[in-house]
Amino acid sequence: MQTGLFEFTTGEIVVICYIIDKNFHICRKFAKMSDSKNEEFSLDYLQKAADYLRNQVPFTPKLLIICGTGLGGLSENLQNQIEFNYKDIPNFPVSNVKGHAGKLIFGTLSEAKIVCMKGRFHYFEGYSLQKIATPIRILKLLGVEGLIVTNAAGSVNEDYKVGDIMIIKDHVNFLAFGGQHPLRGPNEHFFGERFFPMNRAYDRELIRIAKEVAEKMGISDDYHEGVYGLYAGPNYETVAEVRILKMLGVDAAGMSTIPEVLVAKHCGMSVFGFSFITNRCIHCYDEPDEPNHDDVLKAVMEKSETVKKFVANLIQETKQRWK
Ligand SMILES: O=P(O)(O)O[C@H]1O[C@H](CO)[C@@H](O)[C@H]1O
Ligand SMILES: Nc1nc2[nH]cnc2c(=O)[nH]1
Repeated sequence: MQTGLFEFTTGEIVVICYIIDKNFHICRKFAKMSDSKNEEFSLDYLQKAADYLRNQVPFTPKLLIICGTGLGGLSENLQNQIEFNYKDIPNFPVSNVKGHAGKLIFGTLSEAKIVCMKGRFHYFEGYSLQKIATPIRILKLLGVEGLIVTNAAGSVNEDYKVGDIMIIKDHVNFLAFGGQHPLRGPNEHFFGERFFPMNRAYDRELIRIAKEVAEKMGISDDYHEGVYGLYAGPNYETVAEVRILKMLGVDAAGMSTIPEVLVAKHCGMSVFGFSFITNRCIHCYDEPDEPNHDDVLKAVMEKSETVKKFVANLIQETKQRWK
């Protein structure tokens, strides 16, 4: 058969049609996969966890605190605690990192109604960015309006020292530069708009109050306001990577926080965050020091009382918002 430039036999046409048809099906399959609604991030799926918790907690939590590595002690501030293991909550992820207990704790502090995540989820554990952020949506369904997010981080800024607190004024989401985002995929309008701003992501009023709290506590030499950068991990940065982070304006590097903040902002929560500086990022090939997770945990333990007090005082000063 003559078809324009080419001549085909009937047999060849059958083979070509077969290949086109097969490719069409494969393409459709991929299109379906990337277009498919992420069921585990959908309202229906998350409602199950929210219903389970709502049936057992006699108040509406207004503030969520996510405890970073070793910072689980922040939940000790709470009175009238009601505790759940992540593994017992339907459709809730489980955490696998040392220093993250895997418990959800409800309670009150200075009349504020709080829920504390003692243990978070990380991208390096193999979770999708959406799975990492599912607790935010579940707790939004329960009534949460504000987020205090904490983490352990290495200092890129050479003026910072181990034991300092860095109030997060902004972040750099290195994963987003590669097109990875917890909100990629169809937008769940129930939670928020498709496109949303992040230039005022970290609540300026909460930052102002937190700085006042730190001043009153007499730790003005031990806190900073800076930029958090998400490096996926699980390795700590190479020297060249630390130098790049510095050039790009990052003050502290960690492996968490940003997925939760993005999803919290998308669903309209106020966000306050801080990094606890557990180690210095190494800028120089001659330095014999190497960061390691045991030292990260040790650094947090040494200052845990100060950090607990800082959070308790911040809640005391802002309690009207979380009643
Ligand atoms: O961000 P959090 O969970 O506080 O922990 C930080 O500390 C761990 C590395 O020591 C990593 O998990 C990093 O993200
Ligand atoms: N990426 C990163 N995460 C950390 N978490 C605690 N310390 C560090 C660090 O130095 N780098």
